[in-house]
Amino acid sequence: MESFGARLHRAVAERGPLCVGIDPHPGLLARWGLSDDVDGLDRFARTVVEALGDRIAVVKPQSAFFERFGTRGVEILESTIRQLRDAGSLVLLDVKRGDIGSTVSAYASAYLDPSSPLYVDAVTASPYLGVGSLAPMFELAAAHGGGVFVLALTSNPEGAAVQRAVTADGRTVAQTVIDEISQLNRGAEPLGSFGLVVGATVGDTGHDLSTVNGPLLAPGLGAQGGTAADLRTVFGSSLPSVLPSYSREVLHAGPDVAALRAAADRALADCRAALGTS
Ligand SMILES: O=c1ccn([C@@H]2O[C@H](COP(=O)(O)O)[C@@H](O)[C@H]2O)c(=O)[nH]1
Repeated sequence: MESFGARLHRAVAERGPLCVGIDPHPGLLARWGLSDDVDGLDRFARTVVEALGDRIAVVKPQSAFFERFGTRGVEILESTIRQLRDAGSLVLLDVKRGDIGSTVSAYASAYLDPSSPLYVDAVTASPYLGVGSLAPMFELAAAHGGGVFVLALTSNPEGAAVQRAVTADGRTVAQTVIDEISQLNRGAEPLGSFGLVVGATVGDTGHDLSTVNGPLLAPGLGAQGGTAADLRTVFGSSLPSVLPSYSREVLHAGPDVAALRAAADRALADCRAALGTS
């Protein structure tokens, strides 16, 4: 199968550099006039798919907001993933998994094996048991054209204490993650399949992203205070690899489908201008 990096590169060329999250917060369900239960969850997710599935490059369901409803919430997540795929967007499941390698193998099967009901194009992963412990995810992703986005410099203020801590060799924890992902993507064309998560809120941290050769997912835009203009400061010369990601900023416009589309169009225009791709 074609690699995730190649599929993402094409999707961004066709639809533009934008990821929109499906984050059905209780407050958003209420704002949309929906009940805080599985029926409300289902209606919310279907509306986002209808509005954006056929026009946004990447849609990112946040697993936590589905899991909080138990089995029936996960069934709706499975159905949402299928609907998004049918509509033509790439599905990045934000699930931030990580564990010892033998358990990561099971997570890899759950999300990156095409026979799984939760199979998606890519997942987010946490490297804090060591980037090497994620190897089963990298291997299954490579075998089936999937992608993995590893946390490097997250958008929340608490992340810096861990991620910018300096290791024995003088690099920060984040730089070791960046360097290991860079190795995995070496020589990949047009883009590697292994990405990093770097928040739009982190400012100029001095980390070297120039060797990554993979996608840089940038959450933190909108509701967390990051702006498209901040992307230049955070990413510098790596801007062409950035995939900006918005959730609440766009979702606030719902439940009207046309209003959701207009909000996504505005976000995309801002990002194109900031990335220099307009
Ligand atoms: O560093 C990170 C990694 C992931 N996220 C996730 O992205 C969305 C952000 O939602 P907004 O409504 O746009 O703030 C959410 O699902 C987070 O879990 C992140 O924010 N930062």
